[in-house]
Amino acid sequence: MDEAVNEPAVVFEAAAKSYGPVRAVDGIDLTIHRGETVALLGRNGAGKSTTINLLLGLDAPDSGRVRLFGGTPASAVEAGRVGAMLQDSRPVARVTVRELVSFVARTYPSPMPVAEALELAGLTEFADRRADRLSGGQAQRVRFAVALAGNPELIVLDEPTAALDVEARQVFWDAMRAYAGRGNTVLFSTHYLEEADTSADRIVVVDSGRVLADGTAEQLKRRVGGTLVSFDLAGGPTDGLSLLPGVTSVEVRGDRAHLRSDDSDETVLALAALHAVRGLEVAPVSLNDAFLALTSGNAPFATAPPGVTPLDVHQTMETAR
Ligand SMILES: Nc1ncnc2c1ncn2[C@@H]1O[C@H](COP(=O)(O)OP(=O)(O)OP(=O)(O)O)[C@@H](O)[C@H]1O
Repeated sequence: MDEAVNEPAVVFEAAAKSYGPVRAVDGIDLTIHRGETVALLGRNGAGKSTTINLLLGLDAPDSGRVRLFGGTPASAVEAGRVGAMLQDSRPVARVTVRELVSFVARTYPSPMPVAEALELAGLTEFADRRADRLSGGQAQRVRFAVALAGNPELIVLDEPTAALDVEARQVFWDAMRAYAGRGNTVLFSTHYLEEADTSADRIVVVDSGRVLADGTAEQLKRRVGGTLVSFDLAGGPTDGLSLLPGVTSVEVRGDRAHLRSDDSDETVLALAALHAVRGLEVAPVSLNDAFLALTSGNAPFATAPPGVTPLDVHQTMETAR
């Protein structure tokens, strides 16, 4: 053993990376323990891919440092302890799925048996198909099998489901969870809150190259604060809403008021006393609300494929207003 067994899978210590004037990663401190599944969540240009490139040793930090399993990224990658699925990988022409995964497996010191990698990635039935003649979802699972080939303890996925439909995404996440369920560590980047919420133990929100928040989905929601209370103004006044008990913020959209409250019972009682209860709705803060509150005021997100909870342009603009 060249390092203590309990070394975390990933440690960033004040890591920074600039491209010219752009501080793509602006001093990130982050520890990921073995066995965790962590989502790196952020809008376009937040610094997710640069963070992943630093983690994999594809780029070196200008300052600070990155350690994997107590050593350098390069040594962890060479030893096959890290598998990666990056955004720009293309299928290889004229080889079968099994041939491709076998070829990659042979480049590692102690690879995963090929049949096992195919099984984990849900590809057993496609093993003899040509790797360049598959659907988008199947091709993505081939990339996953390739990432598994070295029998890694940590897998890093940069927006793994960006081009997939709802069903293909579910199949993909099932495969990923099977891998994580063996006690492995997963870090994936995404724009999609739904994926972060359902597939990660922990969410790290990045914006402008910094960690804005780090915790479970529940912790992020709590941090932003309590409950959303909304009702129809029906022409009523908006003055004074921010002074009602429990209310921490007020937003008026059209004829509807949206109050964030840390004591919804008191807020609702006060609204009732004002007869302002038309169309009253009380709902817990969603991860979407939490995300928008954490990152508001910056550039909007791209829209997402159908079936995904996107960090939608309109919602972002509305919240920033
Ligand atoms: N090779 C590069 N040269 C110049 N600028 C770069 C380079 N790579 C990234 N950047 C800039 O660094 C910032 C962070 O980019 P990065 O790709 O890390 O963000 P991201 O969160 O992965 O975005 P996306 O969700 O769009 O993939 C952006 O402003 C980007 O334009």
